[in-house]
Amino acid sequence: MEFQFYKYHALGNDYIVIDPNKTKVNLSAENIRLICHRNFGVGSDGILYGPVLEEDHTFSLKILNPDGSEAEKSGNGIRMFSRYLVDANYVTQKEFTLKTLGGAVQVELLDDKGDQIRVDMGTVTFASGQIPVTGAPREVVNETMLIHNRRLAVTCLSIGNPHCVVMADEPSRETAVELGPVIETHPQFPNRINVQFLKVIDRKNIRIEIWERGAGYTLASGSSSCAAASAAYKLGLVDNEITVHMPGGIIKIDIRQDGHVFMTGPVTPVSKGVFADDFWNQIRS
Ligand SMILES: N[C@@H](CCC[C@H](N)C(=O)O)C(=O)O
Repeated sequence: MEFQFYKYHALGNDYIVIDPNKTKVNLSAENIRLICHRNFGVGSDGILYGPVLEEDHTFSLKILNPDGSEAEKSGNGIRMFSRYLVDANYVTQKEFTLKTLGGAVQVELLDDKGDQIRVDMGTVTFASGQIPVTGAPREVVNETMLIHNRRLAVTCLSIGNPHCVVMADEPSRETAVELGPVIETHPQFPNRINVQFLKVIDRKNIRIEIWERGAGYTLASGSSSCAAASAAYKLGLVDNEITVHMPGGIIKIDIRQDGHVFMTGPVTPVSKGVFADDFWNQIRS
């Protein structure tokens, strides 16, 4: 019996797809951490587990962070998983619905293979109770947080998963690695939070550095792109069509009049593999 996996990346944000219809595995937190480990495992920014066929004939997926936690949504993950559905012949149509813990999303393939994919990621909320952020019920827009003796201007929101967008004069990997984990685990955020350091370049372009909840520093993030663009839009700093520049490349965001956030970006297949028997024996069933 072979235990297969597939690997994809989206702008350097890499995921392993494990298909339960081909490979049965107990994805305990310990097993997830081992599979995603960059030295002791295959190595990735997370696992996409699916597809599971729902009663209404749509597919669902589970999004797992490399620390073993489950994420409600992942923009890049949704695009990579959509590409897997095409590659594995689960879908033949160009538009379909995918279900995640953070809500259903509409996927549109912009070419035959799914090299470029547009996703209606749904709407955002800045309401503290829904992100969640502690304290009085309010919209968490342009608040001040004191972190490492620095006064940070932050805007928080949920697009299914939670985000804290920090205004930065010059976003850098160093800042993300220094402040990201402190903000991710700050007591204000009971479910922890994804963090973006944002610089507005002009009304159509922004630049971000990312610290992901449960994953750490990543080269790109789809939901972070939606979050940073939505925060900048809410603050009146950008128009509704925004290009998000990240170390791994660019994602285009389009905020429609009805509030839906559309994300367009690439997917690259990397490999199809088989877990070695010795490795598989370490995976606890
Ligand atoms: N890389 C993702 C985000 C993955 C989930 C995140 N770590 C969380 O815990 O919410 C993306 O492209 O959106």
